[in-house]
Amino acid sequence: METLTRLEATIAERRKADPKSSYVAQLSHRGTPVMARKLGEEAVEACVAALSGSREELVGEAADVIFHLMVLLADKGVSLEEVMAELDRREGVSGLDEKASRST
Ligand SMILES: N=c1c2ncn([C@@H]3O[C@H](COP(=O)(O)OP(=O)(O)OP(=O)(O)O)[C@@H](O)[C@H]3O)c2ncn1[C@@H]1O[C@H](COP(=O)(O)O)[C@@H](O)[C@H]1O
Repeated sequence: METLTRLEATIAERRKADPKSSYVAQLSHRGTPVMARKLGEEAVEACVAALSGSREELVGEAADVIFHLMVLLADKGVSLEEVMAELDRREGVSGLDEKASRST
């Protein structure tokens, strides 16, 4: 968690940096659709790594997914705290109950 909190702060800071020197600023400059597309691509790469890659490749792709998700969340003004609160809320609900309540 400490790592993600630190990454969230770094992303918030780097969004304002010069796109020439910062990948986060570059993504921010390119806009939400590009960030969303990058996240989708990284998610697919993680799936491919899980199905046919090495453990090391999966770890790398998982890190890419988390990083690009956090860049997108920052862009949309959604904090890590909000996402964690949602996960905490679900802890109190059985997975099957949660699924049933969503499909009604
Ligand atoms: N965790 C990451 C991280 N993971 C991946 N990447 C970058 O994500 C990019 C993904 O590579 P791709 O090959 O998919 O993308 P590409 O083809 O180069 O570019 P696209 O045109 O597809 O966007 C690479 O340029 C990686 O360097 C990251 N860039 C930055 N961070 C973190 O963000 C912090 C701030 O980075 P800067 O904004 O660059 O200072 C860093 O200190 C890190 O903690």
